[in-house]
Amino acid sequence: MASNIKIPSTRAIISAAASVAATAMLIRSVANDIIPREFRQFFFTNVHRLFTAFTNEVILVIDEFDGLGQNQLFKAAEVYLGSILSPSTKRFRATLPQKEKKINISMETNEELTQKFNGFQIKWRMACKQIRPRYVSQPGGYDSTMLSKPRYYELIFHKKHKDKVIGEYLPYVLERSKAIELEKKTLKLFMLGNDRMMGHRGNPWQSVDLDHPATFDTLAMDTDAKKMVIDDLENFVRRKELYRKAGKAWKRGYLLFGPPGTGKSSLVAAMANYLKFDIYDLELTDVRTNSDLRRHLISTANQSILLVEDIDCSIELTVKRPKKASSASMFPQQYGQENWVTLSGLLNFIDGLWSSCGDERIIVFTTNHKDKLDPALLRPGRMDVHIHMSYCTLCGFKLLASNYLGITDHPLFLVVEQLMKVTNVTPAEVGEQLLKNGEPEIVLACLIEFLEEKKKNVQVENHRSNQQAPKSAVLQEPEEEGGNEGKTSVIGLQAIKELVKTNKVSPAEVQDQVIRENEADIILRRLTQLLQEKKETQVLKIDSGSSAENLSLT
Ligand SMILES: Nc1ncnc2c1ncn2[C@@H]1O[C@H](COP(=O)(O)OP(=O)(O)OP(=O)(O)O)[C@@H](O)[C@H]1O
Repeated sequence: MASNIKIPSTRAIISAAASVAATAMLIRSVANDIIPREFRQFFFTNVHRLFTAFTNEVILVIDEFDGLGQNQLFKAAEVYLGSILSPSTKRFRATLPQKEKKINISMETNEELTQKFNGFQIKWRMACKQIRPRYVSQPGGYDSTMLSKPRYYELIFHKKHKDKVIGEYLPYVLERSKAIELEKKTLKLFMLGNDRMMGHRGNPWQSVDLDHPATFDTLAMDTDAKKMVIDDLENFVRRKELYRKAGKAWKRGYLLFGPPGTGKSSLVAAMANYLKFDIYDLELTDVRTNSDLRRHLISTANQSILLVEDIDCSIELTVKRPKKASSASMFPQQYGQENWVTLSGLLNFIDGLWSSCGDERIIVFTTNHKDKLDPALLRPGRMDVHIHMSYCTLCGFKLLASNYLGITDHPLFLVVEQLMKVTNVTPAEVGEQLLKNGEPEIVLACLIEFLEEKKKNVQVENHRSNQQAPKSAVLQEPEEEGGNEGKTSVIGLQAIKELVKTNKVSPAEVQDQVIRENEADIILRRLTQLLQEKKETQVLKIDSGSSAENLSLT
């Protein structure tokens, strides 16, 4: 049986829908024109209120702006939500701010995100306010329309959790956003710019991005010393209140000393990367006067490291400044010799009023010659922590091998260890060798060859200096080369000669000692021991008739 119900055609459906939409738009635009905006807003707000009166949800609004300034809470929410956007988020916003390297991800308007916190549910919604366009008068008669669409977040939750959201959740969002910002921070290295020479009153510091790869994990350093530095830094940054209570400026001074290539600069970079502090690299020889120094230091920011490298050379150079008279002569009265940066000027700034003009300041001096420094510079309060960067130890070598070669153990490590005990080699030198191309065996063999060569050179050097030593030389005490505790010393050949002269010893006895060992150090040690034993026996026998002139030690 045929039905008499007529099914409308597709064309009829589309044209009906189009005419409904057109009518709706017409009504909307007429309503927008006729009904005042305030009334519309009042109407919609009340309708919304009517609906929400029947629910238990409350909405906390976080506006983008607070008056003319930005609302910190909005910024924090933006950063925090950017870090927890789920894969299901359909639209999000990506920005790359000027001079930044990392892309910022944030929530897009009309998107929602639900999250659980301490057992209750919270919903975030990003929305945008429609603000009436403003006409702005531009110079030259070009008027333009300023469109403003301030954004805001809605935080939606059950009303019984209101206190928890305000007292716990929002502080948590603030804290997390701070940590995320810190992680993303691009560190800067500041140096004194050239325009300060022309007397510019602006900021004398110019910056570049600091992208130094050194961290405490890559630093070859005694494990205990490394831990001590990390603990000290952590204590420093969390003790703001203690410093305040004790009436001390919140600053800490570190003196890094040791031979070149032992990682002083790398340690400073590791400290900056660890704390996320910028570095101000102050070249003291570039600063003309104490008042210039004060000006430069005042314009450094908080949470930064002030670095003065090779402090011994800087202070020495300031004493010799008259040699640089060409630039000084341009400003004879202003930059008279008495106005150069002085040690006392520097000390004044380290613990004078400047140091209390900021928070969380770290001052680092480095030197290859600690003994050359004025004791006034070293006292606690100025340089609170002294860190000795020593030659490479086995522990340091293992860390470098792990970082450079990706191995933690190897039979050749034993040979390297033996050689490092008798050779002063810096981590920089070891790193240079480990950078070579090839299998770990080949690279380690190259390192061993390098250490052997170095050892030979040291022996030749010692031999030469012993020959130049005065005749009256006696057995040398173990030498602490460059403060490298525990390294084997070389016993002076001259001292052995002296002992030979007063003792009866035959060339055969000497030969016997020589063929027993390959290592020059050990041979010399054994000879010394033998000769000393002989001398003691002679004293006992009161036998002084022998001569050893026929023995020649070269
Ligand atoms: N302790 C170390 N751990 C890891 N690498 C190191 C270490 N010491 C030096 N190096 C390597 O050697 C290079 C030079 O080291 P660095 O400039 O830090 O030494 P330095 O003691 O500051 O030398 P200088 O006194 O000449 O300024 C670094 O880039 C790094 O690759």
